[in-house]
Amino acid sequence: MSGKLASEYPSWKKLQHIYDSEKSKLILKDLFDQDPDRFSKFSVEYASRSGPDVTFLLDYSKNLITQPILDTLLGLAKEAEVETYRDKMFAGEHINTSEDRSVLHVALRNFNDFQIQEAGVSEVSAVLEHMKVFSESIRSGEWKGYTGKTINTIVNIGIGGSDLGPVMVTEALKPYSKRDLTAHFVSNIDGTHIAETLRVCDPERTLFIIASKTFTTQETITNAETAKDWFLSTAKDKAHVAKHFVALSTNTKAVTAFGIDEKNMFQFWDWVGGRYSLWSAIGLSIALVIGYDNFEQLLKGAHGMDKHFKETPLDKNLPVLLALVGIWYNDFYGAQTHALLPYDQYLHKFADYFQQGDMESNGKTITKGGHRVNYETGPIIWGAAGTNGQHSFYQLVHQGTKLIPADFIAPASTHNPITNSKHHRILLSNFFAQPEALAFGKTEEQVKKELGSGASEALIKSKVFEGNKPSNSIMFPLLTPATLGAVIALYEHKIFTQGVIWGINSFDQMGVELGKVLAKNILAQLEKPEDVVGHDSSTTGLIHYYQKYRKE
Ligand SMILES: O=P(O)(O)OC[C@H]1O[C@H](O)[C@@H](O)[C@@H](O)[C@@H]1O
Repeated sequence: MSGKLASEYPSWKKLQHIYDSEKSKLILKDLFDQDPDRFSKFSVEYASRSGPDVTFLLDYSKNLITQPILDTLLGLAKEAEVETYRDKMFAGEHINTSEDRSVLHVALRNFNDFQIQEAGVSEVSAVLEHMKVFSESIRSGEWKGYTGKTINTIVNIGIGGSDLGPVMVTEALKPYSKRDLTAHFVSNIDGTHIAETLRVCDPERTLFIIASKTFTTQETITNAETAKDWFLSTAKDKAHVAKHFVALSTNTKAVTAFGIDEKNMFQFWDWVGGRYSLWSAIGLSIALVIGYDNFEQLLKGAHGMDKHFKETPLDKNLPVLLALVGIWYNDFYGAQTHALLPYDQYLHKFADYFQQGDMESNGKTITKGGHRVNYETGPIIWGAAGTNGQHSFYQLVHQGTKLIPADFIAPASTHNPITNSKHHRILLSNFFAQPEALAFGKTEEQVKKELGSGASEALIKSKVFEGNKPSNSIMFPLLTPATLGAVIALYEHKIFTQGVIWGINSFDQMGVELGKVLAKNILAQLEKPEDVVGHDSSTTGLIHYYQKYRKE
């Protein structure tokens, strides 16, 4: 984040040299054979030092690293001043330089532990109290809709960071949810999304949560207006809006202009990035679904990881270790993607969430100093819950031509131990088997032995697994709110660390803005073919086709 080019650091050059000269010797099978203690050397058990007890195991021994490689990667983190920039973040310095803002999602889950000086930080606890009182009144049935009925449905209308966090967390923590409160999340501007949602809502019993940091996002405001029109078509009187619409935003003026009472607005601040906002008022839908106390556990679990990140030496610092092995593949092995593979159905939105978290943060080409990087920055993040992925894309991960580093994530115990935990044991055998198979593969000799004599050369070759595919494994006792908080914060700080090393600003999102501007221009031209000007022939042709066939 210093804005320097990472490739200029001495450790970067050393890593390149190590990669060029030692790559052929970095064979996982040999590394494990040579060192019986490899697992204990390259795994860490995290235990929270504050707040609720959280523990998990990070096993990074199945990576293509040796101690000297890790030491050099740690040297890179030192040279890039990861510790200095981490401390700047926690101190509230304006490390988001292009927007001249501090980056303080850590202040949202701080509970007066670290001293953080920034306007708004002292208001965090009052907003949490507001969320607590409000969520409890909805959940207890004390809050009534305009006809005196209780609320049984919430609809969060938001997009990007104002959608993905609440969706992921409410799915992940479903075992803690109030089952008679149904939550919907509407994000897409495609009218289908809101139309299909409203179809199953009762205006007398539905609460709309309009979630938008800026309160200017076209998708969210359009969906919110549609929801308000739908509500008023039954409720008639605008005064009833106050019972059914609340806003989560930094923009009081736009919220009141929309018709939402200021006392039904939950505030946050410009130092909360959209993709880091689930800890803020944007988490109201989470508090409603799982209850405020569980929401607080989520925050406290994350704070425990903040403390770990802030206070642990780099060589034992989990987010830093994840960041460094990621850089090793991304920048030296040329891996284009990174897969997140949770073996937990409740985490089925985890990869979607971190697509924004990682790719919007580190999908940058220009350093903070304004130079074009001459190396790769953020990876493409993707993934799906196990074992579904095994029956779709794992073929390519095992035997394709691409190197795909992956994180396997699983709980030791399940919230649904049905059939004496038979399902869970099968799930976990897959969780253990896949990284093993990826790392150690299957040799030609093994295949020959299995097939017996007479098998063709081609068949034998097609069944060989080269192995040597790296992965991390993360395992925790049970997916609780506090554990989830810690795991999300682990990845947030991993992303931060990589951004610092690459010298980029992980906290702006200029690339998202272009689409917004272009779409607005075109929207104004859609009426008549003769209005369609200033485009290439392909774009013009596509718009003309739409104009020919549209039915309105
Ligand atoms: O909450 P808002 O302001 O509606 O923004 C929603 C989203 O918009 C853009 O896509 C980006 O800026 C995201 O980071 C943000 O999360």
